[in-house]
Amino acid sequence: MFAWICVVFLLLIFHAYKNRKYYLLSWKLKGPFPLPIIGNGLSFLCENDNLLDKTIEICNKYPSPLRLWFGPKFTLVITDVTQAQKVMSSYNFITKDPDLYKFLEPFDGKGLITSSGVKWRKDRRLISPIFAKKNILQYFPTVLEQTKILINVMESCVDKPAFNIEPYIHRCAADIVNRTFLGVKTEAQFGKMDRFLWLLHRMYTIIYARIVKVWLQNDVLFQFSSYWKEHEEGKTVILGFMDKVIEISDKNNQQSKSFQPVIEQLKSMRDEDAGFCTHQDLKDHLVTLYSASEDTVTSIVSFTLLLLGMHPNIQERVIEEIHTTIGDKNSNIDENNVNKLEYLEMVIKDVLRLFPIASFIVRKAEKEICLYGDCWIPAGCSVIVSIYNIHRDAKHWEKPNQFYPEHFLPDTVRSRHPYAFMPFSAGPRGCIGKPFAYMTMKIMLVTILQHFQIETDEKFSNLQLKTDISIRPKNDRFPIRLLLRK
Ligand code: HEM
Repeated sequence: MFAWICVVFLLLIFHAYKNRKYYLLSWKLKGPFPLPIIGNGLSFLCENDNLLDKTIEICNKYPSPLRLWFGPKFTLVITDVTQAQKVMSSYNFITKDPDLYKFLEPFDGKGLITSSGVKWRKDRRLISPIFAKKNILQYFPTVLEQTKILINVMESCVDKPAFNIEPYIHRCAADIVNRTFLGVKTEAQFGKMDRFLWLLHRMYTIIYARIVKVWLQNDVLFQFSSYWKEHEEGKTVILGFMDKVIEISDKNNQQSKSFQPVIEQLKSMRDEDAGFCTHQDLKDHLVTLYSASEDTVTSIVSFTLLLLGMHPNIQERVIEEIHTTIGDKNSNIDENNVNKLEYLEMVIKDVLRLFPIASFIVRKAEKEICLYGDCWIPAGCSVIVSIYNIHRDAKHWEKPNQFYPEHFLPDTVRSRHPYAFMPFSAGPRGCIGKPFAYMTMKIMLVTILQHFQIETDEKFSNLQLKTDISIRPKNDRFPIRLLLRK
């Protein structure tokens, strides 16, 4: 019996390997940590035009039947900024590679991140105004209110040994998103959503594991893996939560003019346009917006605090700016004074440069496209734009591997290629939540820094990174110490 089970298991592994779409390539891009690059059989790292020429030449030389079979499976890896601009800004490249993004679908459904084509165009056009700068200002007081709760919680950590700040920021971000996006008041900051947040975090790890580990791509083998149980529990708990939130919102049906959570705005569109946003659509959008927002904001705020602890002189400059522009902890940040914090914005941007949430982005060419000169990418070819490498390319950055907010001095920015910095992606499929992210990160950072001085024993040069959908420290820890700011 056991022997038969082993044979079936081996056959399944062989089947998965034979039908693999993506697997880990041995090629690693340059960087302080090995950035695994996924590829589907044939991938080409195009660090310079010569190599790219050669790739396209090979690609185009296939006799048509072979090219039909083989061509669409090519993946190009681009690290050149001009070529990246061509890809990111083109409407030919708005299709997400289904072989990769399908692993997100059991969780995110057909939300904005995973969908393509007509559905994506329509949904994006309708949802974009909700996240416009002017519209999200209504959430400012809620973000501030939740951040003040965070300050109270953090006070218990003052003068204590170093601790990991990330779970504190994560819980606060969850309460913010629950209130502003889903319209529900939660108490994640008092430990009431810890299992939910843990599962959410695990979902990213599991989805990334499926992208890079060939044996997990087969659905049957995946069910035998150690990830399966958590994956299913994650789906049940998180999607069940969204169902509940929609049910509560349908029951309440209360409309306030001054504060409209994202869910209510989506539902009002559903009423106006019967073709948009069924219950399933609404759930897909909510879970996509939820997972796209709280994890990203948490990661950047945590990295910023850690880096400020490592660089006390930069922290001093930020504090000086906050004191002269806003004042000490008794003075509140508001929509007007927050925009005057130019140095803080430079600091956040250099953190986003060093630790871009999406270290690479994968797109599929809908039609043949000319990359430059007479170099054509065939239709169906996948392209990986390596944002991480572009962000650390010495051609564009004075100190590519150091924390150096001066990279974002106005004159320096003007003289740099506009696509050398794209932490929010760029072009038609760029991040929809950029204004919300900046607003939330600034409110959190200013309020925390008004109250606490940050210290850490960690050294920037020892920081080791890993990717699991987003970039994180290898040990998943952001250890800092808090002192009351005098
Ligand atoms: C620091 C914070 C954030 C960073 C660095 C970030 C980064 C990104 C990046 C790189 C993409 C492109 C992903 C891809 O093409 O596969 C993206 C897309 C997206 N982001 Fe963000 N994001 C952040 C915060 C947010 C927030 C707060 C929201 C909530 C509204 C959000 C919603 C989205 C959505 C819906 C997309 C898909 C857009 C589309 O394809 O049409 N993001 N984000």
